[in-house]
Amino acid sequence: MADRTLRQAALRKRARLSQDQRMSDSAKIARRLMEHLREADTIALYLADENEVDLRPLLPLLWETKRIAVPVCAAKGAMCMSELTEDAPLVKNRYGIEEPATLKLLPASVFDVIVVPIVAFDANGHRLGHGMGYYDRYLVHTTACKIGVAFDCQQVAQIDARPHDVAMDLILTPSAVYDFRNPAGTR
Ligand SMILES: Nc1nc2c(c(=O)[nH]1)N(C=O)[C@@H](CNc1ccc(C(=O)N[C@@H](CCC(=O)O)C(=O)O)cc1)CN2
Ligand SMILES: Nc1ncnc2c1ncn2[C@@H]1O[C@H](COP(=O)(O)OP(=O)(O)OP(=O)(O)O)[C@@H](O)[C@H]1O
Repeated sequence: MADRTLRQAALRKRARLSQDQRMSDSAKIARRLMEHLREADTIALYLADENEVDLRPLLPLLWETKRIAVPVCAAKGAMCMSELTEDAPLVKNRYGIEEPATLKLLPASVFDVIVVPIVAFDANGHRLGHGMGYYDRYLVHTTACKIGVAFDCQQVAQIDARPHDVAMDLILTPSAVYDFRNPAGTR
């Protein structure tokens, strides 16, 4: 199926989740994610829009011991990561997503883990984002562990791999952990 069709179907399904479901599913994903952040010092998260997996409740805990950054959209398709500190003022970008108002850029090489928002994914670890290539362009510059997060309803049968796709190391959903670092696949 065409990427655009898969993307739109997944976005529609995600938008239909109730607020309660979204919160409890996000909390399940957050619990799974914490297991993979123990060794990490510097982590890229993202600030969820109203429909995405929302990992903000983790921030107070993470700030105690870790350095956190979130994406900032630059020119078309280009993205950088800016440190997010407690009480830092936020502004909305052109997509209505919050970003730190004052930039404290961190280079891609410092991240131990990058948590990647997903629009649609398949059991082989292929993912679709919003189709702008922000993450695909960014992830080529890092050796960080790349952890995609999604609700179960965002899984589709198959996404054809494109040459510029950067594979996820893990995809976490409320009900499953897909570990692509291990060739044996899922559990
Ligand atoms: N929370 C969050 N931050 C992020 C991303 C993300 O997916 N989620 N990004 C990941 O790349 C980058 C921003 N990219 C984005 C690109 C398009 C749209 C968007 O909503 N576009 C259309 C909807 C069309 C569509 O998605 O098909 C819109 O504005 O309505 C949002 C983010 C960087 N920051
Ligand atoms: N590394 C790259 N260098 C140059 N162009 C790229 C790169 N990665 C992706 N692109 C371009 O970006 C556009 C969107 O790519 P794609 O459909 O794979 O985005 P996506 O994976 O859905 O989104 P994202 O990566 O933002 O989550 C395509 O036109 C693609 O050619």
